[in-house]
Amino acid sequence: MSVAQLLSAATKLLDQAYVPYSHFPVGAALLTTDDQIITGCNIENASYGLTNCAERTAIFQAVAQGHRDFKALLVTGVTDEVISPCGACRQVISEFCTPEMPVYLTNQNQQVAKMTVQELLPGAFDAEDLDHD
Ligand SMILES: O=c1ccn([C@H]2C[C@H](O)[C@@H](CO)O2)c(=O)[nH]1
Ligand SMILES: [Zn+2]
Repeated sequence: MSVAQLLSAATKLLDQAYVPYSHFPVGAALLTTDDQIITGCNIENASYGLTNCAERTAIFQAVAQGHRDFKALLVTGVTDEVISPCGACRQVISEFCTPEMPVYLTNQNQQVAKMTVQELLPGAFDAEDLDHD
């Protein structure tokens, strides 16, 4: 499975994005460890803060389908520079993906930046931080 295939899958999701407020479509493609691609788009809401980003849509869709193990995520937008996941998505990515997993930040001009989950959110709050006593 190549980055080009993930980019192609995420690009298709730009057409599904529900973006009546921002007119800023985003697509994401998540690769499971058994080589399935699960995609997502951003889904906005008149109550703006309820918007779900493409990255979280892809992760939630994958989890709802029974997937828990992932090996890559790609996000794309119609942007001059590669798109950068918001803080909420970085936290959700950290919940389900290993610190070393690659995340490809791309745009529709064939630009690709490779980062890791750990680089996107160093010091993420995780299950161990819930320990007390
Ligand atoms: O990485 C990103 C950045 C932004 N958005 C969405 C949220 C909102 O619908 C629109 C503008 O912020 O783009 C994503 O889906 N992913
Ligand atoms: Zn986000």
